[in-house]
Amino acid sequence: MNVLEIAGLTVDLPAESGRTRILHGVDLALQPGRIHGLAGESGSGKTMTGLAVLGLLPPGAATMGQIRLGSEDLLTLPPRQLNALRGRSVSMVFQDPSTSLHPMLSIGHQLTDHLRHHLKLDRKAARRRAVELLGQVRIPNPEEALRRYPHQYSGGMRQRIAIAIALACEPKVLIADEPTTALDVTVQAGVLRLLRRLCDDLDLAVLLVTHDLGVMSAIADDVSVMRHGLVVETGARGQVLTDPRHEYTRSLLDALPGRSTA
Ligand SMILES: Nc1ncnc2c1ncn2[C@@H]1O[C@H](COP(=O)(O)OP(=O)(O)OP(=O)(O)O)[C@@H](O)[C@H]1O
Repeated sequence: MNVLEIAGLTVDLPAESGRTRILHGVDLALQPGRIHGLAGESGSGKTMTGLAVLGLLPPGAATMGQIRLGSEDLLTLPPRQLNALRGRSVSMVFQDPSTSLHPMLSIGHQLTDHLRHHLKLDRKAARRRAVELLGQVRIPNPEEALRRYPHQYSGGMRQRIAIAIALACEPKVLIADEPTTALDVTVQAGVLRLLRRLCDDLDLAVLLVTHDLGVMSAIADDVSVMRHGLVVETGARGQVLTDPRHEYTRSLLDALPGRSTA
C-alpha cells in the first residue's frame, strides 16, 4: 500500500525568458516501513521533488500532476491545510542540521515549542515527549540535553536532534535530503542506522535523497534514479544497483570507483 504517491509531477519555475520546466512528469510511490532512495546527478530534480511534497517550492512555481497522501492531493490543498500537514504528516530533514536548528535556543525550547504548537501539548507533556524523542534518536542524557544548545553537540548529534524534531508529530512520511552528506564518514553510518531503525520501528515511509550510491546501497529498500527532471528507473535496490535496466543508471554505477556493470 502506498502512503504517498507522486504521479506525473511537473514543476515550472519562473526564468528570465518566461518559465523553465525542471520536473517533467515525476512518478514515485512510497510505502510504510520502507526507505526509498532517490538518486541522480546534481540538478536532476531530487531536491525539488522533495520540496514539492512539502509545498516548499520557490515562489512563482507552477505545478501539474498529483501528490496523493491518503485521500488528499497535496497540490490542490489550500495553503492553511498544507501548513497544518507539513511537520505533522510529512516532515523533512535537511543536509545541514544547523539550518534547521536555531543556534540561540536550547534543544528543549525548540523541541517543546514544536510539540506545543503542533500537538497543543501542555508544558509538562511536551517536556516528557521531548525526552522520549531524544532517547529515541540516542542522544545521551536526554533530560540534560534539553538545557543544552546546538553548538554543544557534534554534527552527527545535531543531525540526530533535527531528526527528533522531524519525528515529533509522528509523521507518516519523512523526507531526508542528503542527511549524511555534511557528516564525517565515521558518523554517517550511525545516522543511517538510526534512520533504518526509525523506519522499521515507526513504520515510517522514508524518501532518502542522495547522490551517493554507497549510502543508497547501505540502507535503501527501493531505488529511483532521476535524470533531467524525470525518474528513469525504479525498482528494488538489489535489482537497480546490480542489474540496472536503464543505460543512465548503468553509467552512474560504472562511474563508481572499482566498479563496472559491463
Ligand atoms: N530556486 C531556484 N530557482 C530556479 N531554479 C532552481 C532553483 N533551485 C533549483 N533550481 C533548478 O532546478 C533544477 C533541479 O534542482 P534540484 O536542486 O532539485 O536538483 P538536485 O537533483 O537535488 O541536485 P543536487 O544534488 O545538486 O542538490 C536544477 O536545474 C536547478 O538549477
